[in-house]
Amino acid sequence: MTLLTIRNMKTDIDQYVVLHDISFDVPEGGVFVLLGRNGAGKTTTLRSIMGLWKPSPGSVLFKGEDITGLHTADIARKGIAYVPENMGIFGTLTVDENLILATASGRFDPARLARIHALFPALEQFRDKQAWSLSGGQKQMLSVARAIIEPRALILIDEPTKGLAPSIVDAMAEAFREIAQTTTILLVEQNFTFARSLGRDMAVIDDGRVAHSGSMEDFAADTALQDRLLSLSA
Ligand SMILES: Nc1ncnc2c1ncn2[C@@H]1O[C@H](COP(=O)(O)OP(=O)(O)OP(=O)(O)O)[C@@H](O)[C@H]1O
Repeated sequence: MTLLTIRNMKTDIDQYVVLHDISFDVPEGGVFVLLGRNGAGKTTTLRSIMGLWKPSPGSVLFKGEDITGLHTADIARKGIAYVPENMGIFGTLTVDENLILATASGRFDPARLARIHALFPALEQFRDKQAWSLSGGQKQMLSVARAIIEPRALILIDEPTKGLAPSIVDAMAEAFREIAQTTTILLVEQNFTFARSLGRDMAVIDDGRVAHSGSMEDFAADTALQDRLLSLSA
C-alpha cells in the first residue's frame, strides 16, 4: 500500500523556485531514502510535506487523504513526525523533559518509553541530564526518540548521521531497522553506505526535480547512475 504520494510538488521560497517538480510514492513499511547532492532540494521536500513551506501547485496525499496546505500541527496529528537536521531538541531541558514535551498528553506511555530505552540505552542512562551535555550521537538519538515517543505512521528524518563516528552510525542503523518494523521512515541521507544498508525504495532529487526513482537494490548496482546523479567518485 502507498502511504505517501507526492505529485508535481513545486515550492517557492521568497522569489526563488526551489522545487520545480517533485513526484514520488512512499510505500507503507520500511525505509524510503531520498538522495541528492547538496542544495538539490531534499530538506525543502521534507519541509513541504510537513507544511513548513507551502507547495503550490502540487499535492501531498497521506493514506489517500489530501494534506496539502494543512497547518503543520494538523499534519503532525495525522501521524507524521519530522526530525530536522538541526535535531530540534531543547538544550536546557533534560532528556526526559524533551521526551515529555514531544507527547500530546504530557505523559509517557511506560511501554513506549521502555522500547525507546531498549533502542537507545544512553537515553535511559542520561535521562536526568540536560540535553546540551549529551554527545552528538546521543543528541541525534534523542531527536529520533522524540519522533517515536508516540505511535506514528511516518517519520521524516533529515541527515541523521551527519558528523557522527562510524560506530554510532552503525548503532543508528540498527535502531532504524527496528523502528522501521512498525513505522515507515522517509530518510534524507548523504551517507550512501548507510542509506543503501537501510533503504528498500529510493529517489534522487537533482535541482528541485526527481531525477531517478526505483529500488535501492537496482540503484546500488548501477555505479554509472550513482556517479551521474550523486558524483560519488568525484
Ligand atoms: N530559506 C531559504 N531561502 C532561500 N533559499 C533557500 C532557503 N532554504 C533553502 N534554500 C535554497 O533551496 C535549495 C535547496 O535547499 P535544500 O536545503 O532543500 O537542499 P538539500 O538537498 O537538503 O541540501 P543539503 O544536502 O545541503 O542540506 C538550495 O539552493 C538552498 O540554497
